[in-house]
Amino acid sequence: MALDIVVLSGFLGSGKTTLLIEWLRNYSDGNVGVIVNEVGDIDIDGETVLSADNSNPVTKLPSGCLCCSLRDSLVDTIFSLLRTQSENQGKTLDRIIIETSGLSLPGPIVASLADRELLELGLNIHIVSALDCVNGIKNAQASDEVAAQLVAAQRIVLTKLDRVDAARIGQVGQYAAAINPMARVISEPDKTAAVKEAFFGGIGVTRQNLHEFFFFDKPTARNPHPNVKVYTRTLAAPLDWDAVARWLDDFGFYFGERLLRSKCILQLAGQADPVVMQSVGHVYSQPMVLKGSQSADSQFVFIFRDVPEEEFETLFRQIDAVRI
Ligand SMILES: Nc1nc2c(ncn2[C@@H]2O[C@H](COP(=O)(O)OP(=O)(O)OP(=O)(O)O)[C@@H](O)[C@H]2O)c(=O)[nH]1
Repeated sequence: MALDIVVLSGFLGSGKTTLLIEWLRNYSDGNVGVIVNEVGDIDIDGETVLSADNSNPVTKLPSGCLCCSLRDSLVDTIFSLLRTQSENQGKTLDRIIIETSGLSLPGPIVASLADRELLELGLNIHIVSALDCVNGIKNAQASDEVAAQLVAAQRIVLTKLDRVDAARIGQVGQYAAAINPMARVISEPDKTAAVKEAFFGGIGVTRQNLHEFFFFDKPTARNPHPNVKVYTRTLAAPLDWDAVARWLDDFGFYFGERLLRSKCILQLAGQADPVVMQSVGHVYSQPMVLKGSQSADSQFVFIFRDVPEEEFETLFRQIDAVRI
């Protein structure tokens, strides 16, 4: 049985706890573990979630940031939640939601989930980011952490829609699509419907959701962030698998933490179906064969922080060596 892990991110006060409580109240049945992390010493969020919902086990992580000091504690906490639940109630958790502190970077958190024992359980990782319609753009412009949270997300949920007008909601939605063209932007005033879409949507890629996977809606806001840039490329020639896997490793290693997110559909020599590789930060997930895809070209989307296009282009061009 696979374990779904939802990493719920978003800036301080963006509405993460509100979304989490809404989801727990409507869609959980004692089968969800919740991990709450705050940077400061006072864990208001953990207390709020506990008081709103007592049917699911909630664990409050000690003070500190999940992406910096608490990475080992996270894996221990997940195992301890899984053990406690099955010992006490005989139920198995099928989903764990991690509410990160407003300043955590998703990349290192996902990297710390790449624990051998944990991976053996079969993980589905979902990254959901809350974007507040009142202050969200300002916060993302000012903070690289917030921008990284949006870039890593598969789902960006707009919050506080009731506090702004329709034009503003449209503007924030366009901003989200521009900073992360791969995410689905959920702009839904009904919170119950919004969390259903945000927390249940899987990240598996199929022929049917290929468009969503490469969500190339034409962004209307150009250069949405001063330091974050989205680069896309298409290649016609087939690639050699061993060589392209090495190239991706080197590419990720070179850019390190400046690589925030990537998705690649690779057309390989001698293979009818393309292979999908994706990373949050520079940690790549397992390759996945995309059955029945119509696409004939390899496609690449990379989102970086502080990488000028010339530098990206120089490194990307090294892929020429792995074309057949
Ligand atoms: N009007 C309105 N207020 C909201 C909405 N979502 C959240 N809030 C309010 O915004 C404040 C912050 O919401 P939280 O859900 O605690 O935000 P958070 O992201 O968990 O906050 P931190 O844990 O501090 O990072 C609270 O007062 C919420 O009641 C919304 O959709 N509309």
